[in-house]
Amino acid sequence: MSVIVLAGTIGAGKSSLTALLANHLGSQAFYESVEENEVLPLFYQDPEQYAFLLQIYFLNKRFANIKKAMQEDNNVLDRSIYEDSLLFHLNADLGRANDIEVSVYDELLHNMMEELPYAAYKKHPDLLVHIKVSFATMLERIEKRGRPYEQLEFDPTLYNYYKELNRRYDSWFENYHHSPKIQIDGDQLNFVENPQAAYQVLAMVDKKLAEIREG
Ligand SMILES: Nc1ncnc2c1ncn2[C@@H]1O[C@H](COP(=O)(O)OP(=O)(O)OP(=O)(O)O)[C@@H](O)[C@H]1O
Ligand SMILES: Nc1nc(=O)c2ncn([C@H]3C[C@H](O)[C@@H](CO)O3)c2[nH]1
Repeated sequence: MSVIVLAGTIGAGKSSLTALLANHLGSQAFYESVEENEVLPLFYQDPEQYAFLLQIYFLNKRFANIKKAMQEDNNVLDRSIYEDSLLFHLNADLGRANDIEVSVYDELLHNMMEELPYAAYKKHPDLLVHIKVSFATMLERIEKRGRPYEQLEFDPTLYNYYKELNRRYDSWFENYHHSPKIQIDGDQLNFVENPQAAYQVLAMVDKKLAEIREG
């Protein structure tokens, strides 16, 4: 039973590649809760007030998605549970969560990770696919997608938030060792509009999955 997770900063292309990959593998895509997420706009309006609540919201939804995704082979998850912690710790470092909230979150996450139902013998995904994008591309994509509360006009301090998040993703990916991993160059490969680039990305994932299956 294999589960594939997508990773990457805001606007990297995770949802787009999740759809492409699930379609290619004939499996189901599991997306992050965004449209129906009532906490997300509140967080962008007032991060100090809502960082902790948003984190609990995402953790709960992520766990529910993982449980569902595990029921069939090759399902694809849009963002890993590990990145939630990366985002929360960035927010905590910016003073948007206090020490008690951080330790409650870290302990809850640890506790939930122990219960992850990937399989009786396996607590991690089979493959993590990281889409790396430059800061300039990240800003372009966020603008292109156009969620109002994510725009720099909505809050100019988002510029530094996005810059630091993108920077932290590099070392996060280097230090990620829970499963096999590959990196896709999201600046160069326009897998959304260019079928050749999409073919290239899917071939990379197929090759890695074949390697994993051969052991
Ligand atoms: N490789 C790519 N080339 C060109 N455009 C892309 C690429 N990947 C994504 N996009 C575009 O960038 C925007 C953001 O993509 P997407 O919603 O898939 O990102 P995401 O990583 O899921 O973001 P978030 O974490 O914020 O939900 C969309 O408008 C999408 O069409
Ligand atoms: N603070 C915070 N913690 C998370 O765990 C988290 N996961 C996603 N997001 C935000 C990023 C995009 O705006 C939007 C879609 O990815 O939701 C998060 N924000």
